[in-house]
Amino acid sequence: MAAKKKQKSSAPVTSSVEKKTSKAEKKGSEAWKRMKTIVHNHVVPPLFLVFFTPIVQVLALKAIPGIPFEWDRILGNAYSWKVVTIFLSWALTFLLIPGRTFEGPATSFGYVPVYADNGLFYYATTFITYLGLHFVYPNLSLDIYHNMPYILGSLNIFALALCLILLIMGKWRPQTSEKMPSAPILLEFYRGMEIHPRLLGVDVKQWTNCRVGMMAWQILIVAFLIAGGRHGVNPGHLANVVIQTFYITKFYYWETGYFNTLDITLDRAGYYICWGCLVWVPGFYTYSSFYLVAHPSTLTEQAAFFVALLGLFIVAVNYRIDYEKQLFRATNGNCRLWGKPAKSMAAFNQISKRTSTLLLSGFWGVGRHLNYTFEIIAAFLWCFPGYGYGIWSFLYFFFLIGLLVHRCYRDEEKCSAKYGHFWNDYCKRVPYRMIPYVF
Ligand SMILES: NC(=O)C1=CN([C@@H]2O[C@H](COP(=O)(O)OP(=O)(O)OC[C@H]3O[C@@H](n4cnc5c(N)ncnc54)[C@H](OP(=O)(O)O)[C@@H]3O)[C@@H](O)[C@H]2O)C=CC1
Ligand SMILES: CC(C)CCC[C@@H](C)[C@H]1CC[C@H]2C3=CC=C4C[C@@H](O)CC[C@]4(C)[C@H]3CC[C@]12C
Repeated sequence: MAAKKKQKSSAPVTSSVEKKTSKAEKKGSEAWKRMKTIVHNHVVPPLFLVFFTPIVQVLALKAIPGIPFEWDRILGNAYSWKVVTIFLSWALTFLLIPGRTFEGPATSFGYVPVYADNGLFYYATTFITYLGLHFVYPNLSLDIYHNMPYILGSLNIFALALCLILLIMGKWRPQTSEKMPSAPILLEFYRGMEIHPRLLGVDVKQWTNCRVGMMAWQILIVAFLIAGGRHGVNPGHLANVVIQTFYITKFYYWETGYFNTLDITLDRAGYYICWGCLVWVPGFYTYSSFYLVAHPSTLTEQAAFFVALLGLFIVAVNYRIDYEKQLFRATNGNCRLWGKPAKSMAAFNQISKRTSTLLLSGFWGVGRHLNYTFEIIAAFLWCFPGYGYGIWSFLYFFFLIGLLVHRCYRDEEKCSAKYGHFWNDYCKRVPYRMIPYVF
């Protein structure tokens, strides 16, 4: 009886403690949320603007030893402005050529973006034209290499001006009917205003991401290989460029698939994406190849061959993972993966109010983001020829780990909001993100 009384009397005490804890927890989590918002809205944008904007030029100083600081690095020079203007116009022209178009996924406010569907044609024509130009300007690649800091200066000014135009357009002349809540101005500049703005008759993100950033990546690494190979091709440098070239060719082959990704469907056209693709990709993504010009790889021919072969295989696996999901979606789940009919689960999309499906077979049954894992391994392999010179040629690899782990969480946040408890069920069935049994 006494025990019963004790039990009875202790029960309400426990629940009031619980209530107090949950209130305190709620308060704590609200404070945490508020702090996250402050950091996201007021700290991240200025930090990124101040830190990332000059970093590519500072790194260029490190890679080409002995060059002093000049104002041209910030303002560009006559050569860099000529190169940048010609390249931006070339990329724009290919988006304006009449031809096949591709409709991207509709936004939540019903806008259907339309893209030029000539990625591989643009890629091949640009690549061949660049190589052909060497017959007329034999020093072209060497000149590009030596002018790289100024080219980055010009790209930087152009990109910042474009982001400003996008901010003004988005604020005062939005092209779509999307309601955009107002935010601190630096945040608006940093994350952008509109998802699918158009300028000069083209989709801005297709121009900056697919046509300028990715092609600059390809042309620049080839230019650096040629610039570094004046006295014979270095096998390690060749391996570095061969893997990246395969990766970029794959991107153009898959370009229309890219229009379904976070960058295009969720991210707005602002500093993060547009400046990122106009400056960060040409300056930082190409850095391992740039660095190898003045710091030749010490890899033997056999080692370089092995690294190249492994790199090509890993890029192929990364593509295979993206392809499995694309095939699954294109066939409405009626496909075979790894020799068996694909397994899937229904997931109700709370935003479009339609039932969608999530793949449970092949790589997507082993981990939720194995494509990122193989992307990181591929990056490690193409950075590897710079082994022996410290951290410098591995900078992209370390950056990519941060970018993709953060992106993994961002993507899961998006999926959780989209599929609700169906996403939680999927996570229970496929419990690991990037490394089975570890993460
Ligand atoms: N080098 C670089 O800087 C970067 C490279 N990449 C590469 O780009 C490529 C694309 O990556 P990313 O854009 O991040 O997107 P992902 O290809 O990883 O796609 C994620 C989306 O796929 C859908 N999805 C998730 N799980 C399933 C499932 N089980 N079945 C079916 N659909 C599913 C969800 O979208 P939905 O709403 O359709 O359900 C989810 O939002 C990858 O190869 C990646 O490695 C990516 C980022 C940076
Ligand atoms: C502000 C900057 C420091 C950060 C800029 C980030 C962007 C440049 C990159 C963010 C996501 C990146 C990409 C996503 C997916 C891609 C598909 C892949 O097949 C090729 C690469 C890429 C287009 C890649 C390009 C850089 C980003 C847009």
